[in-house]
Amino acid sequence: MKKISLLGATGSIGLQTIDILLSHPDQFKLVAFSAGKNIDKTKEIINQLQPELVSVQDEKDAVELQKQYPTIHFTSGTKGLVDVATHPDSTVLLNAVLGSIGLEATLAAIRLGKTIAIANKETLVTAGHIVMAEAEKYNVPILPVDSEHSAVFQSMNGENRKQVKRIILTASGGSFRDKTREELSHVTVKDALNHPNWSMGAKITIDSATMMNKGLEVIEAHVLFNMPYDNIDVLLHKESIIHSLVEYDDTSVIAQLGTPDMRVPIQYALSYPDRLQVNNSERLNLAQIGQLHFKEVDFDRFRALKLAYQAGRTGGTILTAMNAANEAAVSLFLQGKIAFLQIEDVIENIMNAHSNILMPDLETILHVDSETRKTVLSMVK
Ligand SMILES: NC(=O)C1=CN([C@@H]2O[C@H](COP(=O)(O)OP(=O)(O)OC[C@H]3O[C@@H](n4cnc5c(N)ncnc54)[C@H](OP(=O)(O)O)[C@@H]3O)[C@@H](O)[C@H]2O)C=CC1
Ligand SMILES: CC(=O)[C@@H](O)[C@H](O)COP(=O)(O)O
Ligand SMILES: [Mn+2]
Repeated sequence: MKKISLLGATGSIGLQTIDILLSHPDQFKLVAFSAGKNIDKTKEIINQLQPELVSVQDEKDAVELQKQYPTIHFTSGTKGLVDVATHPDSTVLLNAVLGSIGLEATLAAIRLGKTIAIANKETLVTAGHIVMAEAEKYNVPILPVDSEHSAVFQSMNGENRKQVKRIILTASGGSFRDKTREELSHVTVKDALNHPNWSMGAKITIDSATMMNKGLEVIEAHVLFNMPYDNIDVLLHKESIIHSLVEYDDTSVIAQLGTPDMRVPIQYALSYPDRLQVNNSERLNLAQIGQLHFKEVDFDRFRALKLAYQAGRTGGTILTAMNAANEAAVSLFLQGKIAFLQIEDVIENIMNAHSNILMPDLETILHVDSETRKTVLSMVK
């Protein structure tokens, strides 16, 4: 029985994780979880899985919940994320919280030797060098949940990683993949939230539409698999059936395929190295699909992806600045305060003005993160 701490339980990845835990009560036990502001879902999860510890974003919600559930321990805020991640009974942390707020909790869990299943890509983008160094020091596996990275990980199983020539990340192209840049100036939040293949949280759906999601994933792949940026490619593949590919020295290419269902990579990170049944997941029928499509990426059309490669190749605090600028800009777009194309403008302006520091420590990263968010807010006022 694996005992799980789960960050971001009320989100898209979080709820799919709950579904997995409910379908395999003999394999997994949820001991602690965090939620943000969705208290109805929080109560539902408590009733379904009876954890020992729950964290919510606001202290007042924790106080209220404590009165209703006296046998469960409630906590809140960023300290609450750390409390969940470090619960003494859990051996695995599944981090599915949104944004770089997940960083300190991840580091705390690593330092206690817990296995990390990571969906929270912003943590790896903002401080990948620290996370991976700590994981090595404490001999902790970092298992990818992101579909592309799970595909890469699966395509490397049993292979000699020194013989990997290239990682090829597939990209759907997002909600606006068939639009020109001119057409992008008129798009709405509602249009942007309409991803062609995946049902996901709002922020990642917007990231997918700007292709910053793929940019974050390029950096995530560099961090997780220690691969130079020149050996990480992005390939447009509109069906999201091939989740990513790995090319080897002998020209062989190994890929992982499947219908787009995030429960598959989430569960694999939890059950690894075993594979379990995924309830009601559609089996892949290539004959029925008939054709798969591939296209080269146009970096002028998808400017955010170009900026992410640039930040990745530079390294240092520019990664934190880029990520925080993106998080802040996407939030402003979702609130209707900036236009879609301004997301890229904000990121580019922040990157151009940034004084870079290489190999930053945690304190520097947290400082750059919060200062960047303030700067972005001041830019739109
Ligand atoms: N969705 C997907 O299919 C995929 C997602 N990912 C990555 O996984 C992560 C989660 O994505 P997704 O599930 O879509 O996101 P959602 O927005 O659906 O969920 C985010 C979760 O984080 C919680 N949360 C948000 N802000 C805070 C905060 N300040 N303090 C505490 N909790 C907070 C939310 O709580 P509440 O809702 O209660 O307010 C919710 O539980 C992201 O890093 C994303 O890039 C990666 C691959 C695929
Ligand atoms: C499901 C998942 O892993 C997302 O990150 C997905 O990859 C988004 O799709 P695109 O970024 O390719 O549009
Ligand atoms: Mn992905």
